[in-house]
Amino acid sequence: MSNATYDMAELQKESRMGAIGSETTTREIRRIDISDFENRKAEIADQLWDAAVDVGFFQIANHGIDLSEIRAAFEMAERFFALPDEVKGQYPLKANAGWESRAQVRPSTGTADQKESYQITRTRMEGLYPTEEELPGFKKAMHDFELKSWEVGMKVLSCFALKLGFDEDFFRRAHDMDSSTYQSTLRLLHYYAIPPEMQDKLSLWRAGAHTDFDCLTLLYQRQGQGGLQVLPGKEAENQAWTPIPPEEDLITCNIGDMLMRWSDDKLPSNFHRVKNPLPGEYMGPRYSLAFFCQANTDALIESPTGKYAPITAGDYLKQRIAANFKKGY
Ligand SMILES: O=C(O)CCC(=O)C(=O)O
Ligand SMILES: [Fe+2]
Repeated sequence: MSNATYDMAELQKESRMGAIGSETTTREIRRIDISDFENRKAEIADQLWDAAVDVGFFQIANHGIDLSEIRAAFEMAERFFALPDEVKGQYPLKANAGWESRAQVRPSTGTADQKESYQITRTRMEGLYPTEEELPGFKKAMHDFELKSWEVGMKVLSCFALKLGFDEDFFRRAHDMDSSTYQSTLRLLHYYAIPPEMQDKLSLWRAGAHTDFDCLTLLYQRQGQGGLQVLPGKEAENQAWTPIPPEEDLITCNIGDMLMRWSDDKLPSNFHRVKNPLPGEYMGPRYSLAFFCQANTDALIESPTGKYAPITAGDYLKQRIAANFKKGY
């Protein structure tokens, strides 16, 4: 457990979340079909809302991104991570953009996540893309994939806007991609294969327990590469974690802290983590892709009833990043 003390309520909660707990399958992660979105919006909004308030995590089907595009994005991510560390090290993480390896120390565990990640925040990528010689087609492929993810994210958020009584485009404006204040992030993740001598080290986490800082996360998982678990608020006391099965044609979505504030806690941002495989389970590498819908730096997060003091999304994110990364990020 980390010894640091944190000011924000979210961080105080997080610093108490390092226990192993248990796994339960009594809860279902709901799957919601969002096909024919424009015509079925009201019905879809109801289904998303019910799943979100209950578990905070849900999976969407028929989201409009072809499986072949998702697989191509994963292949590109794997090629990036296969570059030598000296190449990736030329593009170090700063302000949610660039590469890091074993640098994220979660307030919940006090240990570094057993992973490397590369973050694309469009407005902050100066000098941070590998060259075309190092990885041909990378930048374009990732930008295209980010744009598609953004579109899906904005659809889901438009449903939450309707349910919260905001206008339908409220979150679309708050995540305006054409603004210099845009700060949504596509994160490529590679959790390292577990070497034999480490296979019984339960104290290490691929990703320690945390809540996400954003409004909404879209997560792509690969078939057979499980390990993600969520702790719905109602189970927090007994630490019974629910696994979230990887299905490559579904997008796993979860509510983040920004939206929890923006909804006066109606939409819960729940703790989740990626566990190390247990003896007997697949010990190979795990890849995932996460798109974080983070409101633009100048968007003001105002809690409708004044439960939380207003804060810009820029200041909010800075504080959360500072608690997770060593100085300099
Ligand atoms: O890789 C995963 O399955 C989850 C990643 C995650 O929770 C995060 O990066 O915030
Ligand atoms: Fe997360």
